[in-house]
Amino acid sequence: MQFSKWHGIGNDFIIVNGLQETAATIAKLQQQAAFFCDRHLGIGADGLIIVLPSEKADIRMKIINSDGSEAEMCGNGSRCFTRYVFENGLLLKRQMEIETLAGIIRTELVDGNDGNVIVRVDLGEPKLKRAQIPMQGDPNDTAVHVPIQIGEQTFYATAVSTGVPHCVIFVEDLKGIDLGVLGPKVECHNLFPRKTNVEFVKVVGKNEAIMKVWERGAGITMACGTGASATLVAAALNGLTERRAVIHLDGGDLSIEWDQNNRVILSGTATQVFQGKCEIR
Ligand SMILES: N[C@H](CCC[C@H](N)C(=O)O)C(=O)O
Repeated sequence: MQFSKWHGIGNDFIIVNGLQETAATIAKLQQQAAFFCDRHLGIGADGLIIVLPSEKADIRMKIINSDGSEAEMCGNGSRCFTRYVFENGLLLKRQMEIETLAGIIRTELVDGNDGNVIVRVDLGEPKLKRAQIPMQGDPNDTAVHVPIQIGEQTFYATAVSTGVPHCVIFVEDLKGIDLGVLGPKVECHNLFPRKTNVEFVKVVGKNEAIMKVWERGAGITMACGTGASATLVAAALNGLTERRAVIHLDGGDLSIEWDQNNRVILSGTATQVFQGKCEIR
C-alpha cells in the first residue's frame, strides 16, 4: 500500500488513495487503521484518511481515529486531504466539495503571503447542542455553558459540534489542567452519548485564545481543527471573544471565523512529511 504522511500543524495523518481500491481492501485498511497509526509498531499518526469516490460531491474523505473509531469529520485532516488530492492530480480543482459523514464541506487552496499554501475550510454551520441537563444557576443566564462535575472539580462546559462533537471548557490557568486525567473523563461523560472531543481554553484577548485538546478516539494531539473552530464559536457565544480569532495550539496557530452567514471558516497550513509503502496484512 502506497501512503503519504501529512500533518496540519502537528495533527498528523496517513493518507491513502482508495479511488482504485476494492471495497474489501478499503474494509481491511479501516480494520488495520489502529495498527498503521501505532507510533511504535506501525507508521504512527493521529488518524488514517482514505480518499474515496463520491456520488454527492467532488470526492469523499473517510477519517479513522488512531483507536480505530471512525470520525464524522476532521478539520486539520481536510486541509491535508485537499492538498494531497490536488497535488497528486486526483482532482484538478483549487476549490473542492468533499463528502464526509458530517455532510459536504468546501475547501479552497489559497496562496499565502509568505509563499506557503493555505487551505481554507468552510465547515458550515455549527450545531449548538444544549447539554441534556438543564441550565443551573441564574435562569436568565444567556451563556450556553453548563456545569460538568469531574470528581471534586466543577467545570463550565459549552457543547458545540463543528462536524464532530466538542466540549469546550474555559479556564484561567491551563497549567493546572491534567489533560491526560481529565480528558478521557470528559470524553466519556454521560452528557455525550457519542463521546466528545475535549478542549481546555484560556482566552487571552478578544481575538486570541490558547487551546489544549484531548481528542475523541485519539487522545492528546498537537492540534484539532474542528476543536479550534468549536472553541471560537463557544468563546463568541459566551462573550469572551469576537467572531474571528487566532487559536494557539501546541502545533501552531489556526485562524477561525464564524461569519455573518453563520458558517465557520478555518484557515491553516497542511504539510507533507514523507511518502512510503507498507503491506496491508
Ligand atoms: N483532529 C480532527 C478532529 C478529529 C475528530 C475525531 N477526534 C473525533 O471526533 O472522533 C480535527 O482536526 O478536526
